[in-house]
Amino acid sequence: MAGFIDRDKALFPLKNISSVVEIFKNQLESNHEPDLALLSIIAGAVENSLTCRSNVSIQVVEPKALPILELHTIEDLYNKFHAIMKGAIDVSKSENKACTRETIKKVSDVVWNSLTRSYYKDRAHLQSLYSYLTGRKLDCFGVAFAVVAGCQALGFSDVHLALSEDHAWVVFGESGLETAEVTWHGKGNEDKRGQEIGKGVSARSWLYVNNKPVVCTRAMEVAALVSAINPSLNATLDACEVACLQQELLWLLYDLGHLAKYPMAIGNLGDLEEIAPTPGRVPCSALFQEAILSARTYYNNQHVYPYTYQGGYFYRNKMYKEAFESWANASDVIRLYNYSRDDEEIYKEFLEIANELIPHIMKVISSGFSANSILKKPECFANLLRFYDGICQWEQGSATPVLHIGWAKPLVNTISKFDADVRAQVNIVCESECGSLDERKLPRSNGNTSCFNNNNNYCLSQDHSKSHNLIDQIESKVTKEEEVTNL
Ligand SMILES: CC1(C)CN=C(N2CCN(c3ncnc4sc(CC(F)F)cc34)CC2)S1
Repeated sequence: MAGFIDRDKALFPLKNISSVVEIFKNQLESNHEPDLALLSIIAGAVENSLTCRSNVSIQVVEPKALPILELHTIEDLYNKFHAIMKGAIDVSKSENKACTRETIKKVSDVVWNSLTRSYYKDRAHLQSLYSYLTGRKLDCFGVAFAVVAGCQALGFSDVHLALSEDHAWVVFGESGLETAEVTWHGKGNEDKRGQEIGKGVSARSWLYVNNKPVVCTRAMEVAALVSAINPSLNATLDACEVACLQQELLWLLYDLGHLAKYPMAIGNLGDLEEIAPTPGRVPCSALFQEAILSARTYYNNQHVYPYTYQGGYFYRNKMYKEAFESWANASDVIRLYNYSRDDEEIYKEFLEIANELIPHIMKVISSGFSANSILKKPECFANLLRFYDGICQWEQGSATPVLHIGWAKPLVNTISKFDADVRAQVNIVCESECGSLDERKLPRSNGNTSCFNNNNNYCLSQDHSKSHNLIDQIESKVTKEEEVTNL
């Protein structure tokens, strides 16, 4: 590890965004691995100086200027982190050796036991080592990151961050195949720190992404800390300098190739580009597509968020037909999993799409009678069915139910907006007949998004008993209503 070298120290005091980007660039392009503790302290210090309470007054200063960051501020915190780690763990006998589970547990304990007794864990700005060293507070991701940074400071180059879409753990050992929990997850769950990753029922839960996590290199760990930068000043305002710094750092990492296997980081860059497009860069829509391609290429299409990044973009830009396709593709991913109590985050995501976003779309488009309305398009109806069908299949075989009556009303309301002649153009073909898809609950190898076989038949899921029944029920209910109205 290069550590805090003179070339970087010479850039202090940091007065603007470019000098912060310069330090990250030096660290990423040096022939040593980038120093996670140094970069996390710097990013956290910049974020803190621009977003925390004391700065709620919006100063108008020259563009991209930052409150001055002195060298001693960063150096003192950096030395404090090294002192904490080296004071607690003796590594004299493990020079150039792979780390052990026991040592990882010790590093996790050092971080864990030095945190403030009780604090609001979901608050913003608790992700960096700056927060840990000055406020003794970290969020769930921050603890995992601190353990990896601690192991790096102790000289272990085999300990790396592993990331699912809602959890973080570490991989280590000669093979890099050993895994260990190092932080907590969710509310009121006993932490499993020190244990191997999901051997039990949790193995099939979305939380562990069917053991297809993003396993980071040192540079991807830098991408994770940059992704975790939070520009929020409060619920409605962002500190634009922090958002601008995050965006420039993500482009730096993107150009160096370190986002290629990190779909969520590409998605984060897409969100920033949608708000403030960078001249000369690809459009945000291309980034959302790249994130999807990365998830299909490297993670066997087992990640949901790339499709909800894209669906959210289409929704915000009133591209509703495209949004239905993205959400149906997201649903095709979740159908492979068994819903478990640890999957609340993705449950909330699907609930918002089904019960807020889709009903809103139905409301705003049903007022218009234009011929090219999505209500006239069978592929929109088919994608909506695929969306609902995936959620039904997600529930099947799961210990915890997903659907409840609150889901049915918006669902029926949506389906019934499509006329019978449009619905009739979508043939619901059982997979076995159309012979396209494979075994129950196993990922589609080709990441094929469309569910139509050659004669535009819509293929429902393999184990479609429930969803077929549900959709049959809806169909029959809607038809009955039509019969009544046509009387
Ligand atoms: C389409 C969305 C709702 C928009 N933002 C989404 N995010 C998903 C989570 N985000 C992330 N972005 C980069 N890396 C990571 S690693 C991780 C799990 C945590 F426990 F470590 C989460 C996450 C960023 C924001 S999904």
